[in-house]
Amino acid sequence: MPMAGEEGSNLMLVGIDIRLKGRCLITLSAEIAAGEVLTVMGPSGSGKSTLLAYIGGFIDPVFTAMGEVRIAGRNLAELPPEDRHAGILFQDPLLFPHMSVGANVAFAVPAAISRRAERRRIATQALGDVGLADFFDRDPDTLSGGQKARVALARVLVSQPRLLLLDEPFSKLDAPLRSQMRQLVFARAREAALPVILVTHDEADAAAAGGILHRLGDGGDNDPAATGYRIWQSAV
Ligand SMILES: Nc1ncnc2c1ncn2[C@@H]1O[C@H](COP(=O)(O)OP(=O)(O)OP(=O)(O)O)[C@@H](O)[C@H]1O
Repeated sequence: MPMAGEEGSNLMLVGIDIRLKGRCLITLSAEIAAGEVLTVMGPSGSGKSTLLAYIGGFIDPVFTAMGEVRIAGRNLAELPPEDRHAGILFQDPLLFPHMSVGANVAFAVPAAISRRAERRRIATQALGDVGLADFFDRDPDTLSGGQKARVALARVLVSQPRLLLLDEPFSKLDAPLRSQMRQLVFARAREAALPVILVTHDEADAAAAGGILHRLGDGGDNDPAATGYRIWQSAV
């Protein structure tokens, strides 16, 4: 969902260069249109999560990183994490166990919307949008893995992100749920005109995402062939 009064915008990654102890892990430049997905694949340890951490603003200082992350004319890399409005979904839905499902979602509504009834209305609507219309008062512990993943998606959408970062969010779901959840996430991201970066090990995730595929090399050798990006030829 774009910020109030603001259209979703393309995400530009310009000259991203991330190093660990001087060794290049990632170089990347790409433009991701609003509603489009950049899928990043690569072996374990190739720096996929680190790339998301750099964009989200929580990269470990052990890395040196540079490059611009531009959206709506702003360089996000210059902003503190709380001002970047990056929505993130991890492998684990990470719901607060002591709050109801609805409270977990309402918690993420921006503080500028202060009326309790309005926060509740937004959370209820978002739960409906992910197929959990009657789940507001449920305890998260009583939900299935797939339902928890939907709550996490509703929560990230109400936070009014400018972009969506997905760190293997489908990997704990079994095949049918995985396919449903992919479709739901990509459909909501398109509706909200959000550029998306998806980190995955799964070729089927990349195929479902369409858009751009970026493969990281296996040792971070900064091999141009391994770090170039191309349009993913998807039948979807
Ligand atoms: N705090 C740290 N100190 C030193 N090295 C680190 C630190 N955090 C990550 N690394 C190293 O940086 C590299 C990139 O890690 P990252 O988690 O981004 O990889 P990844 O591609 O997401 O891996 P996976 O697919 O296993 O999740 C790895 O070689 C990892 O060992």
